[in-house]
Amino acid sequence: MNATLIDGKVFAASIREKVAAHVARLQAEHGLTPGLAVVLVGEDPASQVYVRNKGQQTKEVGMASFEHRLAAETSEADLLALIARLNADPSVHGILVQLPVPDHIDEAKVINAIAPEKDVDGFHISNVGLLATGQKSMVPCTPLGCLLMLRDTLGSLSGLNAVVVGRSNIVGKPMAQLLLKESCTVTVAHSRTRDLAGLCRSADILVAAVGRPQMIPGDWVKPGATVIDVGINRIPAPEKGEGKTRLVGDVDFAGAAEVAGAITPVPGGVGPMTIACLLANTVTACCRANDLPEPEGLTV
Ligand SMILES: NC(=O)C1=CN([C@@H]2O[C@H](COP(=O)(O)OP(=O)(O)OC[C@H]3O[C@@H](n4cnc5c(N)ncnc54)[C@H](OP(=O)(O)O)[C@@H]3O)[C@@H](O)[C@H]2O)C=CC1
Ligand SMILES: Nc1nc(=O)c2c([nH]1)NC[C@@H]1CN(c3ccc(C(=O)N[C@@H](CCC(=O)O)C(=O)O)cc3)C=[N+]21
Repeated sequence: MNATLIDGKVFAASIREKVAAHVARLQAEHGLTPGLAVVLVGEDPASQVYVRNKGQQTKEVGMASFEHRLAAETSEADLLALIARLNADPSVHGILVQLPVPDHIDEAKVINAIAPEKDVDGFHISNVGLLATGQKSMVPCTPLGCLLMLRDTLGSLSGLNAVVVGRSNIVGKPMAQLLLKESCTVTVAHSRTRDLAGLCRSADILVAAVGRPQMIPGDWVKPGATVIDVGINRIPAPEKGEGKTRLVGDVDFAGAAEVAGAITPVPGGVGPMTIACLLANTVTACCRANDLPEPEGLTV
């Protein structure tokens, strides 16, 4: 392996330390405890793991964690009523509804029912519009985590060619907005893109957010490029025993690490940063709600 490993676990721990310090100060000086409400509808096992990790880490940094686990058959009206209660609750500074929600619930309606200042995912149309026009907003956690790692690795991103593979509202599109804001020349690729290989080979920064295990081989990576692998894919791992699985990204890590200048692993890359940025956004939301100075270096 030639590339530098971008260690998301270590970076995320340093963010959590800063968050914890700010939380302690809010508590000591203002008697405030930032609170995060996480809503999970249904019983998707992967989602349950994330919700558990989020709840645990929220408490570890001294914030209040409110978990709402609703049955898969919960009606849209009941979910909207819960969101209205959380919007009105002054002890809740951040609200996250785990996606996807079951098919009978309109996802856009649910996201846009969250008070924008409590929308720590940054998915509300107000936050999307604010980010797109370069105004202060809540920044989506996964792209924020990716950007913090890119800045740490590269310093200035100005003028670099960035290719984002994937155009989802939760990763690809906001990632492209953040890179554009950093003055990268940004191309967003998707399932209809022609010559994806050639396009990827032009990237100084390659962000993969597709959801296809190891689809980007090493020979699509420009020598020296910085590769950010957002993908979280569970694949069979018979070498670990019958029925066992392991996590891999959207990039063939071993191949890409021979060519890239720096690369994030899966697990231990973007995932831990996403949760750390969620905590950071919650503290930021609490500060904004109380007209207090925000922690420095934890948003863009
Ligand atoms: N680490 C973390 O914190 C997080 C990780 N993830 C992971 O990131 C990955 C992407 O998530 P998400 O953005 O929600 O996924 P979506 O399924 O919403 O979007 C996937 C995107 O990839 C594109 N795509 C699909 N197949 C191809 C292909 N063959 N070639 C090029 N592009 C393709 C799709 O194109 P089209 O639009 O044309 O269909 C789409 O834009 C998943 O593995 C997910 O688990 C997600 C969120 C957070
Ligand atoms: N409203 C909403 N906001 C989200 O941010 C959101 C969501 N819904 N739905 C699902 C995706 C996925 N996601 C991850 C977060 C952390 C890890 C993570 O911590 N991963 C660890 C490994 C965890 C494990 O071992 O299973 C790692 O990559 O090292 C992964 C994935 C957030 N998402």
